[in-house]
Amino acid sequence: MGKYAETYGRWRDDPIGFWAEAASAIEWETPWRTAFNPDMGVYGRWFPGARCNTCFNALDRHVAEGRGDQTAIIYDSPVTGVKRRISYLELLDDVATFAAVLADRGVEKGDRVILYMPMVPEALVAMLATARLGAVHSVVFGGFAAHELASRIDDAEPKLIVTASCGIEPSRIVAYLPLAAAAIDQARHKPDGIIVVQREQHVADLKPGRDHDYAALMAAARKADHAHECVPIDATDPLYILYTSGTTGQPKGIVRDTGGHMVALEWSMTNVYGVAPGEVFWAASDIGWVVGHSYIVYAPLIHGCTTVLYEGKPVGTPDAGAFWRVVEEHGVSALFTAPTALRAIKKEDPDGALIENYDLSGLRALFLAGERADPETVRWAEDKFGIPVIDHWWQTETGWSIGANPMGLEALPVKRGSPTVAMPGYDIRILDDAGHPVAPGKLGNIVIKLPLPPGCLPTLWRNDDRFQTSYLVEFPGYYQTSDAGYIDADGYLFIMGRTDDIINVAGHRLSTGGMEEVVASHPQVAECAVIGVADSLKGQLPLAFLVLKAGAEADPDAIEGEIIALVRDQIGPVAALKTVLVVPRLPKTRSGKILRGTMSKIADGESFRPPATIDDPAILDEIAEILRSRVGASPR
Ligand SMILES: CCC(=O)SCCNC(=O)CCNC(=O)[C@H](O)C(C)(C)COP(=O)(O)OP(=O)(O)OC[C@H]1O[C@@H](n2cnc3c(N)ncnc32)[C@H](O)[C@@H]1OP(=O)(O)O
Repeated sequence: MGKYAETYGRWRDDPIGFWAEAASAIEWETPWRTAFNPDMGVYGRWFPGARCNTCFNALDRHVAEGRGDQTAIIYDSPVTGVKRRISYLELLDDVATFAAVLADRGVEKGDRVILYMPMVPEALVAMLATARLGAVHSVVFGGFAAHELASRIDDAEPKLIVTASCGIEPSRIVAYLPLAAAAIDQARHKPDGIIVVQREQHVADLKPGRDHDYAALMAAARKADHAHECVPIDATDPLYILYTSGTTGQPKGIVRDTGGHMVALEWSMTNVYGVAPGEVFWAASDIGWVVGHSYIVYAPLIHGCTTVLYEGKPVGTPDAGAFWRVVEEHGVSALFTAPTALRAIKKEDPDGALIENYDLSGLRALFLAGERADPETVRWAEDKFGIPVIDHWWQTETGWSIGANPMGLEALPVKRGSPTVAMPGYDIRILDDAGHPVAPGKLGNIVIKLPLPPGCLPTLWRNDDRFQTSYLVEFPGYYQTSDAGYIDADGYLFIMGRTDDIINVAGHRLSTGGMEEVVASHPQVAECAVIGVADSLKGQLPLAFLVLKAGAEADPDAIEGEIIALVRDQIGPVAALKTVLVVPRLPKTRSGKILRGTMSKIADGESFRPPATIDDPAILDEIAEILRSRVGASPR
């Protein structure tokens, strides 16, 4: 029996014992009463009774055990030309000092702190300092606009916001403070203040009374020899809230607990990624996404690795060899990125000429997640690097892999297009819409039998009801992933798409429902539909159809431009809505349901059969003709 089958079998035979054993890799202040209590929380809670601190496990214990001089963070920023190595000891000093700064401003255990930050070391310092106090951080991706930030402020009700004067995109400087200030203006909840990391590329004007300079606060705390120790909290207490797109414009606040999260991430570093403490691990993502939380910050540090914080892009900073330069220069052992990044590199450097310029002999494996890894991209990478290219599947909700090829346990044969097999902790089933299991190879709803393993969300922030209705109600006894797929006869998983209206644009999970709410707010729009269409670079792109109000006099071209600007202004550049089409009417069923799925198929050039309940099939021809003439899509 292989190591994977033996390990998965061991978990199946004794799930609680399995995770209790894994938990011995974490340092606990007080041990748990029982590793899992099925009667706590919505579906049970991991490690109740235990007390611990994530920052302690990520920093203090490593310094105590002699890792103080090891580099914790390599900050590599091609957009500013800065490279910096920060040791575990230096990071601990910064974090303990900033924790004191936060505590001085009233942040205590359980309080929320929102971070709206670019990819700078201070962002990690702020995350870890918040965790040190037993407070709860909520990082908001910098590509979101003020309105999105405002909705998160109202839900999380933070005591403070930490931001920077600017983020740096290759084509422009993004001033963050005005966005944070606008968000506070829009929000009902008013945080006590904003701490601002000033960057020389754009120095922000600070508003007295509201804004505080990060460097000045740190210097004052240092001068007063002010540092804060770790505050032990319950393993079941929240470490962070991370908002993710739901089916409406109101994002879902995914809660991450403290103890189970550490256990799962630590297990994954050894068994999924096969990296050892002291090695360099690089997740080329953003701290605003769950990949950034789990694999830029917490997992590598808890495991005693060196993590790379890269402030740049796969192409254009300066070229498509940027990733390989970082791998060589910093001795990266394992790289984790999104398929869209590889597609961008492949587009610029299809023959891999730039790859030849670098010594990548230290790189053992390339991990892909964030969207489906298309077999063509996987094949290209395998060919160019000659190392395992490992697709793995997980979600913001789970925080770590549901399905993977566990490189640390055993490298299973790769089937391109499959993220391989279920990880211990996940009993994955494929069910039809009525909840019945389907045969191997047959497409269905991917669900996970409850309870979820350590690390997965216990609930949504202050919203058990929405957690139930979003994930647990449709298939009783199971967590509904809202992904569709199948398991083949060898037990390999295949993830084929979403079952809801979430689309995946460049590895960013976006709600078409949320975009429709913004489009519909335009005064000239009578109704609208936003769909995802296939894109060879970004995976999917949003496309909006709109019907103008009767008598609307404005020029349709002008309205299309206004809608693009409105979505960018309300949701942010990350929404990437670039195509808006005014149509005379939308195709619907007789009961009035807009046929978004059918429109997506037309736009993607896929064959389709109009539903029997369609009200007027001629509208599909109109849509097809508009798509053909405006974006070149041709239905089959
Ligand atoms: C497994 C669990 C998960 O799925 S967690 C999610 C995993 N996903 C990822 O890690 C994301 C992977 N994608 C990426 O890293 C980027 O899309 C890559 C591939 C690097 C391309 O970046 P880029 O060229 O900026 O394109 P994009 O589509 O991401 O950006 C669209 C517009 O948004 C902007 N943007 C992006 N980031 C920021 C930011 N931090 N602050 C401000 N603006 C940002 C971009 O500049 C771009 O704007 P524009 O439309 O070109 O003007």
